[in-house]
Amino acid sequence: MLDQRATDPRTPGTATRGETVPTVPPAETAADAVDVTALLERGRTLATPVLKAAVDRLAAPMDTVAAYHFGWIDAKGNPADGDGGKAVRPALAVLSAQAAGAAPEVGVPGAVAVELVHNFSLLHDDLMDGDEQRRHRDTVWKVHGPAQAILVGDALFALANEILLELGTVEAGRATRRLTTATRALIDGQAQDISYEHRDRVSVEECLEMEGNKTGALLACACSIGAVLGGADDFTADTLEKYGYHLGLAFQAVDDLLGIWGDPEATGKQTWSDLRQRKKSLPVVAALAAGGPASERLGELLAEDAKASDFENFSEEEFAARAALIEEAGGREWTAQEARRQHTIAIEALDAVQMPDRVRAQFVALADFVVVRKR
Ligand SMILES: CC(C)=CCC/C(C)=C/CC/C(C)=C/COP(=O)(O)OP(=O)(O)O
Repeated sequence: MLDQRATDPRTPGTATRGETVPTVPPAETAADAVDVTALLERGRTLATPVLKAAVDRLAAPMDTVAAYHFGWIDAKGNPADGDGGKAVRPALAVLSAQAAGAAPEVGVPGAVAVELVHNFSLLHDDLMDGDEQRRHRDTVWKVHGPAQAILVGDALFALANEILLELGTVEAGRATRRLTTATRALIDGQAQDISYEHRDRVSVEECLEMEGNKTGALLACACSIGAVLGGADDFTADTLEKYGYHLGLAFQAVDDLLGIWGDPEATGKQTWSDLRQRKKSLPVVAALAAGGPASERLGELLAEDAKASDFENFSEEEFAARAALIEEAGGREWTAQEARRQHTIAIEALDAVQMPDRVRAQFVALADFVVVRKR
């Protein structure tokens, strides 16, 4: 059995078979009074008008394609109130501006810029992975074709930089620098993720580095650029960036659990989405590293799968059998523990920054949400 507990301080897990995501440690639920739904809604409400104005700048048909992706219209072009995502990154950006002593509105350009980069990456990711469902509807490449998915993704990336640079301030320059660095990390992470699909073995350390790049970097950036726009010095921005990075690792660990055991009704994606992609996500690499009969059988099966010409036609039962082996080898429980461990590191990072108790409680509440979420 893979035993990282000898080298890290995480507490033994309490997740039981059948539990999708980890429970939050009681010591970290001091934010009970915070309404996370309202916090996420605030980020979305502040960011959406600016996001819509940015999308309106795109030439046709990219403006329409982007509006479909964000859920503002349906595939036929009729107005819609679709799932535009959880808006975790905008919530972090406006809260980070507050942590720096500014009004939440000051963080809005950062919130929008990060959300644009996030959505650029989703458009390209769905195309690369051949995913047909996101946010409970057909993906952009499926509805509008691969060329539009590539172009609109590229355009959103350009818009993100435009939105910040148009502010014309020193802070905006610092924020843009942080955004481009995070975007490069995101791209590195995606390259690592894709290359790992073709490898038999990936270490847990490699997987964590990849997930830190593809997910940690952008959540970290949401925090740091919100803080920078709010007037924070580099120490404060870097500290909030550390919170966001570990929050991102917790977020991705939960995403990996949902990618195998998530309920498609809640996630809005296909069943077994990560297994269908041969993803070396945390539950898989932890299970392969664990040793023992289930781990060895899983290794053999995945090696056979890598050569199978009919993999795309595998039945639900075949994916379920792989998921069961991952769980039996301990990969599910290990990943749930890792999410809790990263959640704790994120919250501890907040101690280095002076901020109003209420703002700190909101950061804690967002971290709690990240590890218990079902979508
Ligand atoms: C360059 C490139 C193609 C990079 C791709 C990187 C990539 C797809 C990383 C995954 C990040 C992630 C957890 C997305 C879901 O976020 P979420 O659950 O917050 O999504 P939501 O906005 O739909 O809620």
